[in-house]
Amino acid sequence: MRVDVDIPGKHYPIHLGRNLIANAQLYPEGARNGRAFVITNDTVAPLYLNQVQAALGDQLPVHVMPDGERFKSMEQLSAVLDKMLALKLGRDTTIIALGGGVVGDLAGFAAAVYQRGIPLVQIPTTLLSQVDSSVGGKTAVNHPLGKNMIGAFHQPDCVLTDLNTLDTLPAREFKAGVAEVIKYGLLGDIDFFTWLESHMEALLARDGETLSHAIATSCRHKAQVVSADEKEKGQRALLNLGHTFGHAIEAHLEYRDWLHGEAVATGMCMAAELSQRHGWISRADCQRVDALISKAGLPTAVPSGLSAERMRALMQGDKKTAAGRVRLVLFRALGDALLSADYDDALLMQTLQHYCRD
Ligand SMILES: NC(=O)c1ccc[n+]([C@@H]2O[C@H](COP(=O)([O-])OP(=O)(O)OC[C@H]3O[C@@H](n4cnc5c(N)ncnc54)[C@H](O)[C@@H]3O)[C@@H](O)[C@H]2O)c1
Ligand SMILES: O=C(O)C(=O)C[C@@H](O)[C@H](O)[C@H](O)COP(=O)(O)O
Ligand SMILES: [Zn+2]
Repeated sequence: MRVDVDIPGKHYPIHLGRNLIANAQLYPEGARNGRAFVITNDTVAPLYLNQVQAALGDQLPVHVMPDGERFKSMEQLSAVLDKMLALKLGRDTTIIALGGGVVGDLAGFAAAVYQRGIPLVQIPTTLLSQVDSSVGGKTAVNHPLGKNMIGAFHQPDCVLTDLNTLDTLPAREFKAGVAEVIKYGLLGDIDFFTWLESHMEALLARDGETLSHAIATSCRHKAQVVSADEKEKGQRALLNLGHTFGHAIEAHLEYRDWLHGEAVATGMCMAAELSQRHGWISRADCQRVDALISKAGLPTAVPSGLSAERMRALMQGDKKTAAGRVRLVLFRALGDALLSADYDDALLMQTLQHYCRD
């Protein structure tokens, strides 16, 4: 299966299927001719690097990062760039990002800045990276003061989404990806949300047909949104549903302990709660959001030790802030999200206090 991303000046395929990584024909010509540099991590390398080598040769230069969100950092980016320069890699080198969203975001940023920009292939190996981070060209590293604060838009030349990689993905990481799948239903496709309500057990059991449908539907949504608004001037901001709250949780935890998808899951519950407090959606709608997120085995409450005031301060640094005011993705209805600066500050504070009880 193939989904196309059609951005003005840049068209690329997302190949979806099995046994794709070792298929040399799917890589750009330069990479096939030995001009490639693989960035991966110490969990994924032992599992899948040999398949990239089967396609592109075992002499490929490789950088293996330590595993973890806290390594999506300027220090690790620097280490990657140092190595590329020491190897005297030219501008015709293709970076191959082999891993989850952490590897993909950092490798993508390296591709964006190395000699002002070089080609990139994304090989996403987590559910989250397959449905979200490998598509659309947002690349970044984190900063102690905020998530993804240093980055660039840099589109890949192709995405190889090999469903076989999910066979080794631990359950917790799989569920974190489900959060971003639920997001697509909530922000713009109530039928998909309803489908998820009745297929969540099958999805968590990784039933082949259910999984393919969830991934393909998510990729089509993401491809449609980024094709229409690559640089987040408008509708792309809706992909940030739950993220202003979620990123504050991640920054508070110093990018440890919680996975991105877990923070987004709680963030989506908070967005629903705030929308309900404005009277835009019903209490029953809120319960539906909480119920599906709980059914996916994802958190619906913030971690302990985060006060409402601290959370509000962390949210203030969000990239959607305009003229000093944080804009939030909220609900007109389930399946119909909007970006709004027109919320009541008192209701936001009440929502934060409701969630941050200590
Ligand atoms: N650029 C974007 O548009 C975008 C979108 C969503 C999320 N993100 C970013 O993505 C990151 C989260 O990505 P993630 O959830 O993939 O986390 P991750 O990259 O940390 O991967 C989760 C864990 O799974 C391991 N892993 C990866 N593939 C595996 C496999 N096939 N088998 C076994 N283990 C495997 C990883 O080593 C890691 O321990 C965050 O930094 C988030 O900000 C970016
Ligand atoms: O692709 C997008 O646009 C998204 O917002 C997808 C999000 O899931 C992702 O976590 C993204 O990195 C968040 O973007 P940011 O601009 O808020 O850092
Ligand atoms: Zn996200």
